Amino acid sequence: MTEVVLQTRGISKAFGAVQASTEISLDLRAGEIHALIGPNGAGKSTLIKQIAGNLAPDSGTVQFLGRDVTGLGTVARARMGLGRTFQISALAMEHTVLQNAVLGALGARGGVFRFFRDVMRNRELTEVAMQALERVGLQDQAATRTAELSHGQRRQLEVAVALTLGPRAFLMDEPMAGLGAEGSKHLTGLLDGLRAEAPILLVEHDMDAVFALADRISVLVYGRVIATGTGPEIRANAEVRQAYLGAEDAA
Ligand SMILES: Nc1ncnc2c1ncn2[C@@H]1O[C@H](COP(=O)(O)OP(=O)(O)OP(=O)(O)O)[C@@H](O)[C@H]1O
Repeated sequence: MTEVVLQTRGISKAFGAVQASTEISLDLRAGEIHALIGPNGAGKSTLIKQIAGNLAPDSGTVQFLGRDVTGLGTVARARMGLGRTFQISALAMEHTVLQNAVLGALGARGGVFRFFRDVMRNRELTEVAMQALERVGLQDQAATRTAELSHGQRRQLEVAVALTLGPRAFLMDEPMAGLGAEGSKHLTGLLDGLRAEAPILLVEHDMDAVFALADRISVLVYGRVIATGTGPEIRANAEVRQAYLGAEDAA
């Protein structure tokens, strides 16, 4: 049986009268990209936040690497190897590309440094950071100020920062947002190669990227998973077409 790396069981979350998650049970298996799609406001970000530990579910559990992590915060989950990229960039724009990657490596490992320059002199951290930059193809930009990167390069850097954890799983919230065709293609290739290293739970509105990449797709509508399956299964699903894809086709 395929190893389940990350799993939610019956997760529910309400904001006042809005039921943002209803009994959501899904799993992320070794080696896969599992995409989470659904209309605006369906509850995708809310689910990611509960898996990452930013938001506590009202009920249900999150299991990571066979352990119940529902009571753990984001830092503890990250240190276990839950890597994440964000919908809105969390990079330090005035720092260089390498400094951002080193800060990621430091965050993952902990360690006490009085001065930032001491962090940058730490051989282990800089090596981990450089390796991550090489993986995403940003090694030549290591000394560039992050603010000078293109939007697509910033997305690559976010993946590199997540890679410094040595992640066992990735959560990615709309990595393709704002990228042009060329940038999306490049990032699609990068994610395609990453899945063997750590499976990816991918929230994405770019349907071309989703159907090109995803081994499985779950469709969220009004806080409920209405279907999970392969790309062809999801395309053929009548309920999905009516609730979501049909509406996109018509648009
Ligand atoms: N902190 C909050 N307080 C109140 N309501 C919230 C909060 N966060 C989300 N919601 C509501 O929960 C529902 C799900 O929102 P969520 O952002 O998870 O959807 P989404 O699928 O990620 O949307 P999008 O595709 O637009 O990013 C929405 O109705 C939203 O207004």
